[in-house]
Amino acid sequence: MKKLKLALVGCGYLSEIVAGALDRYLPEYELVGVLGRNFEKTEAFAKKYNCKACSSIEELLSLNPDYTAEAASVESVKNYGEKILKGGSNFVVLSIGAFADSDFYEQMKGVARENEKKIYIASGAVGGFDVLRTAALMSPITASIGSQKSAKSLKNTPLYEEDLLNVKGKKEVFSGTTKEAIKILPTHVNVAVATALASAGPENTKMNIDVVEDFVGDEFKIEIQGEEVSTDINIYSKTSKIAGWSVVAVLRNIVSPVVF
Ligand SMILES: NC(=O)C1=CN([C@@H]2O[C@H](COP(=O)(O)OP(=O)(O)OC[C@H]3O[C@@H](n4cnc5c(N)ncnc54)[C@H](O)[C@@H]3O)[C@@H](O)[C@H]2O)C=CC1
Ligand SMILES: O=C([O-])CC(=O)C(=O)O
Repeated sequence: MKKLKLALVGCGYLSEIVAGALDRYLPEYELVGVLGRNFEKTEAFAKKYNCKACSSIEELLSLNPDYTAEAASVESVKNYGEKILKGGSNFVVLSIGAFADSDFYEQMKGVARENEKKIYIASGAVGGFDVLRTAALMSPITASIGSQKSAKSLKNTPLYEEDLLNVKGKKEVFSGTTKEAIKILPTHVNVAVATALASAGPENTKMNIDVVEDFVGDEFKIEIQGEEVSTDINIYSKTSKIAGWSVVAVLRNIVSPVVF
């Protein structure tokens, strides 16, 4: 059987999960190459998973991947997205925050169509996009996503203040739209933009973030209200591993006789 060629953008925590799941869960794929920001780390990753270490998107695309899975950054999606689709590869995306920019999102959809390629939005650390998309078809909906985090997880972000380490109970640290949230936290709220794209859109989907005392992991609460359908979805995850596994699930769906 001829295998599908898979390339990875990013050689960090989440890409390790995807590469590590290949033998057991994705036998239909062959990992051909990886692109990271730091070439030494990229080489170590490539050696471990027996693929080519690439130092540019052009070099990665010269391997003719059928699928390119990104677990890198919003910036990488913006910089490489169009090249990946034009280079003949489908694109599985985790840094979905890039699509909060509606001009970029429309542009990418157009390029995918012209090149007969697909962009797959991984469910990441949340889910339920099926019911959100269905409800949004049936009537106008309102949508929101709430996030509970530890103070520590916000370190090195503009929302962090030393005092948050002493919060009793919980404290709201952000309230706004998902589009505003991803500008401030490009590596923390990609899930919120994905939720918004599947429901009321990044400018109309509200987000709030609470810091919670002694909290470990992430909890998201997605709520929508339509004329006939309302949902309330809670997803707790102890670590962000779920996001890497959601890419594995997308890649499995692509080759499965049954599609969820
Ligand atoms: N949708 C979701 O649920 C989630 C999405 N994410 C996204 O996935 C990304 C990766 O997460 P982790 O693996 O935990 O991060 P990590 O920091 O462990 O790895 C990131 C990797 O991407 C590479 N990278 C970043 N920008 C790049 C660029 N422009 N070109 C080439 N390589 C680049 C880095 O060199 C590194 O190898 C996050 O930055 C975030 O945007 C993360 C968690 C959940
Ligand atoms: O907190 C999480 O695991 C979700 C996340 O990083 C993101 O959406 O970018």
